[in-house]
Amino acid sequence: MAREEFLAALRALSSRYWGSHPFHVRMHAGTLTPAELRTWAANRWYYQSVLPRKDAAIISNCPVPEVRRLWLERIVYHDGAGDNEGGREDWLRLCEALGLYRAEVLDERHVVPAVRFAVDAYVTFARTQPWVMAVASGLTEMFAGHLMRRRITDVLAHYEWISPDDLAYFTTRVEAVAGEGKQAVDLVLAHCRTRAEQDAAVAALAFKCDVLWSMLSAIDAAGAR
Ligand SMILES: O=C(O)c1cc(C(=O)O)c2c(n1)C(=O)C(=O)c1cc(C(=O)O)[nH]c1-2
Repeated sequence: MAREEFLAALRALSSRYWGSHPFHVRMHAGTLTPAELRTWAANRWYYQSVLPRKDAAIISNCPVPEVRRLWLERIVYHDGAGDNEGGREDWLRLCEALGLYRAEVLDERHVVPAVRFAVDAYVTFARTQPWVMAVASGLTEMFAGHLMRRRITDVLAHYEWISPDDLAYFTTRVEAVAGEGKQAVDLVLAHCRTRAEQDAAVAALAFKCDVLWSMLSAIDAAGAR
């Protein structure tokens, strides 16, 4: 495929992205209960907590020094440069603002089996596939910026007990995600040259859309816990 056609095939997967999942639709409409929001935050914690291990798997499979150097920043972003910093910490603060104790998030007691299964599948994918396919699977980040901006606006509009400070994870993340998405798409376009590689990259992104969708379906089914 020519560059534009390949890019269009990747972007076309936005229709499979979790932005349109019924649980997100309800979140944006303001109809989730506080308990449902806690279920969401405690389960998504599992995703947040494994992202650095997924990124470390990409680094471990990648022979290109420049890519490894770039990718390292993602690990530091989530884990922070020191204790009590980084995306991981911001997510825990969101959990606390929603009424969860840090300990009950960290011990994963609220994580439902299908969320664990879906998230673990993402890490296994990054460990076992060529590094560029794992990068392609992360291209859901291309679609995330728009959704996060909407989420910040709609959550603050509908849930008056949630403050802008509580959403620091998203307000900080929304800045980073556009740059990361661009970086990742450039790598995929540069390193997937054959039709077979391009098709595999599109399939990798479809797989990741399914990971996210499955997570949210499991969270939706878990309801208020
Ligand atoms: O809030 C969201 O809707 C959303 C979506 C995604 C995504 O689409 O993968 C990520 C994030 N957030 C996010 O915060 C994040 O750090 C992140 C990392 C990755 C990835 O696959 O490496 N996706 C996402």
